Amino acid sequence: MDVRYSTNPAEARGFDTAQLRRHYLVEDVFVPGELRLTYSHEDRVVLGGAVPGAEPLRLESDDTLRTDHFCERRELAAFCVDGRGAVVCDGTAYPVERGDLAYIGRGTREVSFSSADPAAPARFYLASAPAHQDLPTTLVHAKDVPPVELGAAETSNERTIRRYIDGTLVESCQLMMGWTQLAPGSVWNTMPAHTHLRRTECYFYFDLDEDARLVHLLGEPDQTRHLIVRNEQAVISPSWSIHAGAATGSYSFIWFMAGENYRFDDMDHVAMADLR
Ligand SMILES: O=C[C@H](O)[C@@H](O)CC(=O)C(=O)O
Ligand SMILES: [Zn+2]
Repeated sequence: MDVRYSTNPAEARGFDTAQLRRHYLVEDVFVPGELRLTYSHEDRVVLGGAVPGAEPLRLESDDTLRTDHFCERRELAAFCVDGRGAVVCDGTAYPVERGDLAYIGRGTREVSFSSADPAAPARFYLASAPAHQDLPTTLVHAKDVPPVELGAAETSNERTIRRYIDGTLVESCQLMMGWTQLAPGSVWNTMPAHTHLRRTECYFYFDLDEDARLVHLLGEPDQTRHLIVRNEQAVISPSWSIHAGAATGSYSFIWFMAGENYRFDDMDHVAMADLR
């Protein structure tokens, strides 16, 4: 597991481009035939990707967790970004295709991921946080998640947000997770920006053209920095950081949060006049 320590906002002010990327950007989320994870000390969230080929990929614990199995003390969500496959939890297979999410409760002993067609592998984005109770594993299909329309074409931020995990369709301990899709021609997400000192949030950007780039804004509201992000990369936002972006083409992203409270709407909005 790639381990990222927590950072202090005072320290982050002095980071150069390479340091910003090393602390906050996850560049290789999807590697064919591999399951890759990044462990952040920010609220101890784990994110990553699984791209199974002909053989299923097993989720293992390691010395970073030092538990007997990955979900011994944590909950996990697997979002199928592309392809078709299955999430297998303690012998039960949950078939998934693009837009489906499997919530895997604490206490699940064996988790593996497989592709229906190794020539067109499934791509699973993974998100996890420590959990205080066992909860049932649940499959959520995109069509069952109510869309919420945000923004407008005039402000280049027209987008649809689907909250897969927020206590409505799925009960979870800490994890809140969803999919935001930008409308054609819209490029801005999450602007006006916000922070939420109660929770860490991670964004995973996808559906971006290979040549397109996204400028992700992070940092304290009056000390913003940026990361140049390409398709299928993730950004870790400490609680004190804004998280917003604009791209040179259309895209979508998966967001997930974990931390002190379980209130999606708990955001400290930043006035445009206060951004620096
Ligand atoms: O705290 C909530 C998160 O930042 C996201 O839900 C924001 C988002 O998807 C968007 O504005 O498009
Ligand atoms: Zn947020």
